[in-house]
Amino acid sequence: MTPPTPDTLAPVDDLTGPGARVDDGRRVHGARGLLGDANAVGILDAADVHVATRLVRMCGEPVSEIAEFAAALAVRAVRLGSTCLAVRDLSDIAARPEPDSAPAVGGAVGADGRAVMPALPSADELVDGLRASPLVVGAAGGPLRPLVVADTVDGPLIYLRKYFQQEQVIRTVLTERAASRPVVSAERVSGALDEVFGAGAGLVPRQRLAAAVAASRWTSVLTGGPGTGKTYTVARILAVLDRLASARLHIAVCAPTGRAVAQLQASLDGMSRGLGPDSSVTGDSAGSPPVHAVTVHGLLGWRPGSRPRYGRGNRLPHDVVIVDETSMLSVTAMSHLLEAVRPDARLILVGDPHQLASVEAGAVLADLVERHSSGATHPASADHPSGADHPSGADHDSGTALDAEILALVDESRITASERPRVADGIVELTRNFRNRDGIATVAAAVNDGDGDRVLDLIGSGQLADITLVEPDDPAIHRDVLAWVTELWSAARVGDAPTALQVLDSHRVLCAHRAGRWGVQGWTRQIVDWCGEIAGHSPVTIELAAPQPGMPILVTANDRQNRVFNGDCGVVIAQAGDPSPTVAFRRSEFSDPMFVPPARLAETMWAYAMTIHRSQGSQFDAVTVVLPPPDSPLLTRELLYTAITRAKSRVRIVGTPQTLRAAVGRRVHRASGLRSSPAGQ
Ligand SMILES: Nc1ncnc2c1ncn2[C@@H]1O[C@H](COP(=O)(O)OP(=O)(O)OP(=O)(O)O)[C@@H](O)[C@H]1O
Repeated sequence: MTPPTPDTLAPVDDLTGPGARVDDGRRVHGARGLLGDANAVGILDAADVHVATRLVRMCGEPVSEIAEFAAALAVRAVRLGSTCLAVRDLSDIAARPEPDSAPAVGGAVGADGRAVMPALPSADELVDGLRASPLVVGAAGGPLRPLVVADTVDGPLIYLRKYFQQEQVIRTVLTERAASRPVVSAERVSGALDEVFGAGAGLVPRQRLAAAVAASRWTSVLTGGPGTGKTYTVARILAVLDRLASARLHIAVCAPTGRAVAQLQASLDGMSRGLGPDSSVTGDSAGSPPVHAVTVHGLLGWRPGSRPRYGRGNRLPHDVVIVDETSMLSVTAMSHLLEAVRPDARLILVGDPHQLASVEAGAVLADLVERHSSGATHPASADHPSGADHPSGADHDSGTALDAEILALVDESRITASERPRVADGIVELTRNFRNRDGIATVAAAVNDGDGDRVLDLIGSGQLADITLVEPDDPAIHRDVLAWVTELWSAARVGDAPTALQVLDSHRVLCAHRAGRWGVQGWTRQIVDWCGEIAGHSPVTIELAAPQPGMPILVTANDRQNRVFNGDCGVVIAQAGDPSPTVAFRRSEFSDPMFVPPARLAETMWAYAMTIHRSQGSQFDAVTVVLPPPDSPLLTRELLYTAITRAKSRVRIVGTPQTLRAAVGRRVHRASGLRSSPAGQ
């Protein structure tokens, strides 16, 4: 079950609203009562109905219609990326069925032949009906209790038990880990920070603060947008921890996807060789110990369909576990990871909570960061931002001295009063951008703040040369795309892979949807047509026929053998003295090109345009972002933020002010209990 993504949605051209399409397999023939009616209007999908019906059948006892409906809503919530149904959202569900819902196939039908919205139970009826049901209290015939109602300060949450338990694990382990602190000498931490960052707060005090916080706590979180120095800081945190350790540290560095692992490894290797652009600034590399990045699944010994090898009874041996791209980690993966990390190992979660989240249920990083936005759930005060009022488990004096160092850094880093409770919980956000132009970072911040007026002012006023809003037929798109294809083709034709790869990353068309006129397919067709205007250019067809030099290639599935991963882009390159071309890839700006014969690449497509979802983890000099129509369910703040932050120097948004405002105003809504405290606490 996955939330809507470009691959699971109907083509955007088809999104003409409820009741517009014929039966598409989402309707369950013969589903009766509330389930059937809710299915007919598109509130419930076929999968929601089938799973709920099965749960009821397995219960072996009669279940009320309302309780069965609640079960289906809990299944639906997970399908859409939440871990639970927040009962207070019930009215929204009735107001907004899924937009690509099909017309009536069963259910009540109105005079116009369309399904009629059923009278839904009230929130109280739903919760009361479920609480009394065998689905929650269990049946006489067996211990199965597949649903949970949890009371929180934000109202009742209805869970499938598995997700409730996983959230409980996350909550419990994080609380246990926060109850004690590593024993460290404040003097040695200061010395190590000076050695690694130089004396004083340095160019970016928040990076030093993040390292001090990571040294002083078992769990810390490092957040920031692309190019804010997260990887740079991770390398330095490792160098600091290495200096504090009495023996060689056992370090694990992991990320949720194969591609994120490969990118992280390339960045860390580049930085440790001092090849990063920063080497001239710092004068040396971080001096961090060498590490080998792996996937979270690989680290946990977790194969599809089985339990992870490492867990509560068999902990990971590592002293330090670093997780990159944590925003892509599902609630299931996070709970397994937390159970496996030794209580006395440092865990450092790194990522950008504003980006699109995992395709599976949960947005744990955003939950952890945002639950402290109000500062309401944590007892730490602004005067004790390192959480010094927690039982430390360490010698108190060193804890206090380290707190003093952290407090000084908090001041120097201009940590705001509202951010302080987060720092107290080990969360540090990096804000200085080393890669994107200022205009892009300013608009990205306004998007994250949900400030549609400011976004439109900034873009519409023309004061930012690096970000513009244009119509789809703006001639500049045609001009820039053709210039890009021509340059790509010229370099690839003469076998100049480094130049071709540089050109490849200089521009990209990014779309929300895969199919349809506004999607990758429509734009690819358009660009392929335009290619015919380039004199002497080999003809290009939309079908992936024989690859010609200059064609950009997108890998669409992980391929460990060839060391390419879903989302990697390469370019077809001519080879001197060989009639067959090859495909060049480059992992990072610091690494050498890697070549793979096209015949060995099984799952690929043209990369003239790609989805914003797939572009996560990549950056280009310039991007053209094609916004979908305002009623597309993919049009959200997170999508817009992810798209515009893919660009280092220039963003062109194809859309209207209305669409842009709609995107800024709509957040991906993922209900989760991790943001809410249990009722009565
Ligand atoms: N304090 C610093 N001094 C000099 N250069 C820095 C500093 N911090 C970061 N950089 C440089 O900024 C660039 C971006 O840093 P880095 O790759 O660590 O960012 P990131 O947040 O991990 O980005 P992404 O999320 O895209 O991977 C790199 O070239 C890095 O070397």
